[in-house]
Amino acid sequence: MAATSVVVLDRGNNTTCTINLHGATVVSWRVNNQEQLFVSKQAVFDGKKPIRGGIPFVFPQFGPWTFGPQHGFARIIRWNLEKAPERLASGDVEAIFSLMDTDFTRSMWNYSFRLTYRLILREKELHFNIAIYNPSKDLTFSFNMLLHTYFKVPDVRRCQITGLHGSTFVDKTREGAMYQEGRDVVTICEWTDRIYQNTPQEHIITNVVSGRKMRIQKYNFPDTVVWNPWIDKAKEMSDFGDDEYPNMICIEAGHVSSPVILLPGTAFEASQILQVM
Ligand SMILES: O=P(O)(O)OC[C@H]1O[C@@H](O)[C@H](O)[C@@H](O)[C@@H]1O
Repeated sequence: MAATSVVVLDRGNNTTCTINLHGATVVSWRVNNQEQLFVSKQAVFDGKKPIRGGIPFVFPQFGPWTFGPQHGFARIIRWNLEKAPERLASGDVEAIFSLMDTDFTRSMWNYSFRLTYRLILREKELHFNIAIYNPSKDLTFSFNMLLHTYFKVPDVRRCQITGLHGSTFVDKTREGAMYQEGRDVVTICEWTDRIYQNTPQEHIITNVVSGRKMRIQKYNFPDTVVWNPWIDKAKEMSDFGDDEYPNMICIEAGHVSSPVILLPGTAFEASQILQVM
């Protein structure tokens, strides 16, 4: 069996979305044949390493983890295809992926859970609906969750990100010091790794592919992580080309600065919409 395998949503007009079951990682989103997501030329598809690019699913931990790998296990295990791609009456195409606890996940995080991840491909939009359920009768668990979106851009130095003004952020490039964003729009011209907290539901990124804008809308994802490794950190990553950093920007909708606490028998839902403007 192949180390990884993919599922394709095809809306017609060269508008497609490809999901690798390894991590339910969205590895391509084409709108009228124009790729919107960055995947490194050095990305490894061995069914073990996280895929460097696209949209890895971060759960149940964001960042380094005492009990398992950085950014949790969801991005390094094979998800189930719960519902194969199906055309809806609107012409949009939907598929559903799921993940449940196994011996492997319980060896790091000893809880039962059920995650469902529904993707809907529209003409110029990609919708993500996430639900996690705690089936336990008595155990509460807590977790982080984040969509680690790598947008493809011609030159990251020309991108502007709206919706961050006034937000407090943790700067991971400065030992986690906290600051408040004073800029109306954020631009990137160096190694950047920030967790913006309690951000608004919408961000717009300018100058993505074809000089267009990308709108991000998020619900129940209070945080926005902004990351670009720049020159030196790019060189330290074996699965990322030394010269690729100008061509990507990670704007990540997450619930990471505080955990989600899920009581027995309850569910948590979050969603994101990406729209090419
Ligand atoms: O190399 P990884 O594990 O995919 O992580 C990439 C980056 O992901 C970002 O979300 C983190 O804020 C960064 O600190 C991290 O370097």
